[in-house]
Amino acid sequence: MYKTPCSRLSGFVGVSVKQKLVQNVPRCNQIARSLIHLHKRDPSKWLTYQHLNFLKRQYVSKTSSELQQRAIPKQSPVLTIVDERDDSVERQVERIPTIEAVATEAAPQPQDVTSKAQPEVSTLKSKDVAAKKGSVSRVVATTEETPHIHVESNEAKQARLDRQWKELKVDVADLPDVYARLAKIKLTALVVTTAAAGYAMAPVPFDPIMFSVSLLGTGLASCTANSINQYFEMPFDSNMNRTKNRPLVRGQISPLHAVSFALVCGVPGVALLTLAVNPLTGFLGALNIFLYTCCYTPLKRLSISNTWVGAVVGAIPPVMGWTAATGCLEPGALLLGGFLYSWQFPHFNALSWNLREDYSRGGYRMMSVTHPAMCKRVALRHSLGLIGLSALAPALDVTSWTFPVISLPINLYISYLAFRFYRRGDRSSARKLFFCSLWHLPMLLLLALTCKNYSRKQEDGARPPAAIPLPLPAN
Ligand code: HEM
Ligand SMILES: CC(C)=CCC/C(C)=C/CC/C(C)=C/COP(=O)(O)OP(=O)(O)O
Repeated sequence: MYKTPCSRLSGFVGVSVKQKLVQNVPRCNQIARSLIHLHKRDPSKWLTYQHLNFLKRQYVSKTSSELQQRAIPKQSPVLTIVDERDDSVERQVERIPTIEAVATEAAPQPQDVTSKAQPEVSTLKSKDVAAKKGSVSRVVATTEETPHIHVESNEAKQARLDRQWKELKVDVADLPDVYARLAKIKLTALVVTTAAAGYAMAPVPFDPIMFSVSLLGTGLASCTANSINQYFEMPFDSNMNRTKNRPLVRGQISPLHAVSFALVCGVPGVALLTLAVNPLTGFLGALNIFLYTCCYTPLKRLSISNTWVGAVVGAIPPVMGWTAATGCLEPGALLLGGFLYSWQFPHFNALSWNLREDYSRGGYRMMSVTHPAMCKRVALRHSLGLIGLSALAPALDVTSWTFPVISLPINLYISYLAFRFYRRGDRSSARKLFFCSLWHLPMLLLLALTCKNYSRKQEDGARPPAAIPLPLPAN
């Protein structure tokens, strides 16, 4: 694979730093100076790995007022939640005994060893001996020593391997919680709520059975999408503080178990939507699973356009609710999808603002990391767009003209918070905007429902839902 000067440099720097620290501590100041000098060069000349090898971890470096992504010389391996080992270079210096220490350890000790642990290393000739009790004796290597051999005692090696290869024990009692986290249950709950709003807003008689079946199918499809998403993102989730405790990263269930859970949800979910509701809704559900797992998820590591694709994924559930009720796509369904589409930008752009370092460590391409100004601008633009979409509702005969009036306060409030986020770009304004988005959406959909236009005539061709015919009273 073609290695950029930057990658060759960082690999070299990474190895030389470790050797230098081990063999010659004073010179590491020299290395530190050269690294600082390296960093002072104009970073805009550096090639990032991004377009060469997006699997590399990216870090955010702040130069002048802009945040830019830069590849930073390879660090010691990132410790995952499974591996509590401390591989920092300092510990490696500490752990490497000198030749004498190795010879002394190997030779029989004059005093009897009382514990099973490694023998004391009190006879070491080297200076700065820091012998610690425990399974491995440690010595702080000094600079005048002869070259070292890294020797790890059997106990230490076994302990390290035990830590790395934990036996996967599925605790049945944990499964409900594991499945809920695999399905991102709170997100799925709001997704199902939007589908319910789509169903309820459709201009047809309400059928509780069809309503329930379509919501069940949508919820199962969302569980499938989220589980497969986590299966694909497991290696990267382990690099992010927000997601490093997810079931697959922590080894609470196996990848096969997670994929089986996804299939057990997805197959009946899509089948319910297709066979018990209608083929159009089933198709939209399957399409959305594909869009989320095979388009949005890979795009997260390739391009900031992933957020626009994700917004389409989040916009489809209310459309599914509408098509479940009417059997066809109408402007009203697209309007509800438009609400969700625009709502997701203040929702996510604000959230991702406070997660920039995390997303960068995970190697994700997000506006908040690479295009911070655009991140704030898009969040504001789509917050204001919600006001426009609300005014469109009565024009499309979906709600009465009361709706844009009574929804104006919450639309103005989220726009105000988006404007503060645009102006300040700080953690507080970002957090306020994200949490506002979590109540703004259900509130907006509820107001639309209270202003639903029942007086609309049924458009020709819109098939009424397959309601169960009620027996007519004998006259
Ligand atoms: C571009 C689309 C979206 C992106 C990128 C996105 C991203 C996220 C992220 C990263 C979180 C934090 C999850 C965590 O706590 O680790 C979150 C939380 C949440 N999202 Fe979204 N989201 C999107 C669309 C949606 C949609 C369409 C809905 C529902 C209609 C939704 C509902 C929620 C809810 C309820 C939470 C809070 C749940 C929790 O704290 O676990 N999001 N979102
Ligand atoms: C019917 C059906 C299939 C519905 C699916 C609806 C759904 C799952 C919407 C989620 C939208 C979205 C892009 C969430 C962020 O995922 P993320 O991967 O960025 O979140 P993460 O970083 O927390 O994993």
